[in-house]
Amino acid sequence: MTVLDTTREIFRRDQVWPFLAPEHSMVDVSHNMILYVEGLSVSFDGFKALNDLNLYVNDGELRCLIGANGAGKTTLMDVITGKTECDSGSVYFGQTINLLQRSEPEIAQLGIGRKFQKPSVFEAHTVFDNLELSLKADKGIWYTLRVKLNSADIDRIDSILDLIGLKEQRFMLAGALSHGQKQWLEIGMLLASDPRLLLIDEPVAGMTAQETERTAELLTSLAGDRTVIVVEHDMEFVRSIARTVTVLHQGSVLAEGTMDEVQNNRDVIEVYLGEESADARGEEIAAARGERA
Ligand SMILES: Nc1ncnc2c1ncn2[C@@H]1O[C@H](COP(=O)(O)OP(=O)(O)OP(=O)(O)O)[C@@H](O)[C@H]1O
Repeated sequence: MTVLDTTREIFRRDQVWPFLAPEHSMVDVSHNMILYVEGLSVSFDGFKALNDLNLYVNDGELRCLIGANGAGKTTLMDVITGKTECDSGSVYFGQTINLLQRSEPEIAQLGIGRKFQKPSVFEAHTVFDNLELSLKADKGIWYTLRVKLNSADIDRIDSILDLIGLKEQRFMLAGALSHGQKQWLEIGMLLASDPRLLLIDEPVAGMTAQETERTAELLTSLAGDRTVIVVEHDMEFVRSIARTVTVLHQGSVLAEGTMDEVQNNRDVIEVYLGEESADARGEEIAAARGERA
């Protein structure tokens, strides 16, 4: 290679120098696995919210996490994102990154984005501005304060608007969007930082049937390039998007497989029917008490 070729190679427009590459582009997924959770236990005042939990998620997968209230879904998300410390176990992002040694901001920086159930967009700003703020925030404080968007940034925002279906609403105030549109905007804001792994909590709660359908399409389209873990109670929605479903119960994995497999799983049936009949018994007791009162 001549000196000229070498110089050209170094200054190629699409060249990303290793020392400038974002850390999340370095996640080692050589075994096709992006998340390893092993033997994870978390307790609150002696109560085990997670109990020796094991979970493995493939790179590019769309995984649904289901389970009754209190099964441990949120606690698991909290440990993965560095919000809650565990008692024991290990959580690895790819082959090499030990998430338990990282702080919450570091984990976000590594490319793990989280969306909570309630949308939190900047209502007094336009849809475009919300995405611009997220894009700049990802690039750091100096970028936020000084830099105007370059054409690559504007293209990126346009492609996100396209993906989340809000192209026509780009100059609309976020506060004027419907509930579903706010949820999509927030997903778009997460996408601005180009995450490798997205954790999404109850995305369709409160959505219309049409919005739910659109959300299913959106999440399905996000998987592949990224890995998406969705926590959801709406079983119809889960059925419409999930290839693999993990069922949590009392802080452990009760079953895993396709929706049909978990619905026909004996342990799942026992637990759910058990809970349903306990609920029914509770209602009967309450009704009996009401009659006597
Ligand atoms: N900070 C905390 N202090 C004490 N107990 C907690 C705390 N966080 C969670 N728990 C308990 O841990 C258990 C698991 O809670 P978690 O929120 O992870 O369940 P979940 O599956 O997300 O439930 P839901 O579907 O209702 O959100 C529950 O019994 C909950 O009361």
